Amino acid sequence: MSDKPITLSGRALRHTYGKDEVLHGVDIDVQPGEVVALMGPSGSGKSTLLHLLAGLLTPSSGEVRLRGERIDTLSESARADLRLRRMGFVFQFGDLVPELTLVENVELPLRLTGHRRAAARRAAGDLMAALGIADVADRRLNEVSGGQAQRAAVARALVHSPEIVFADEPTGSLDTLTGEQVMEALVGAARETGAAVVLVTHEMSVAAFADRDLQMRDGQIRQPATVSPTEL
Ligand SMILES: Nc1ncnc2c1ncn2[C@@H]1O[C@H](COP(=O)(O)OP(=O)(O)OP(=O)(O)O)[C@@H](O)[C@H]1O
Repeated sequence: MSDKPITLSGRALRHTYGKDEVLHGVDIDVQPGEVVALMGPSGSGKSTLLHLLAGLLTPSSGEVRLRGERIDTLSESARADLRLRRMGFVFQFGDLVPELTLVENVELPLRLTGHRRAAARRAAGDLMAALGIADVADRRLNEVSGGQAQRAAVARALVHSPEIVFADEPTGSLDTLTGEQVMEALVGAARETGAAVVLVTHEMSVAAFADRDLQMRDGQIRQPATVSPTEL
């Protein structure tokens, strides 16, 4: 058994919007370097769970721990700082800053945490080369393809070697082949840096890149079906 602490854990997580409880006590553990896919029907609570685990939302009850430390009880500014330094994010439409070039977008997490321009530029350039987008590093969002933009979003999520990356439908805006290339980039770069990944997806071809998939339904994680010994 690994003696490394669990990267992320959620315990008995509940979440309520107004009067409606949409998560009804979810437990989840993510091991170091593990890639976990959250699947399930629309409205089952996948994005809400992802936002709770990333500290973007506060649970109504339950606990979220990053490497054993409670994060759901931290102040908003402490959680924002933790997201900047220890987490990475990839969303469906990348969320790149259109006024900046791709390489300026990718180096942003390093620049915002005080790294010098030259070192940040070098790290961003190396990662973009590994992801096959070095040739478009100086272009802006409106001058690149959706797949190139999304690979830049992957590079930005990993450039500061976070412990965990959260990806909400990271391939949702792409065709199947391009989506698979983006997933290869995401999982490959995460394996390289040792980051764990939690991703939300509707697509089996995307979930196939994960080490494990969890099926959500009606605000809960469905337990995997077990086969009783008499059925074997
Ligand atoms: N800001 C909000 N205010 C009120 N209700 C919300 C809000 N966000 C989500 N919900 C509701 O919470 C439930 C879970 O939504 P959530 O977005 O987590 O599901 P999901 O599984 O990610 O869905 P999808 O696959 O469609 O993105 C849904 O019933 C949704 O309508």
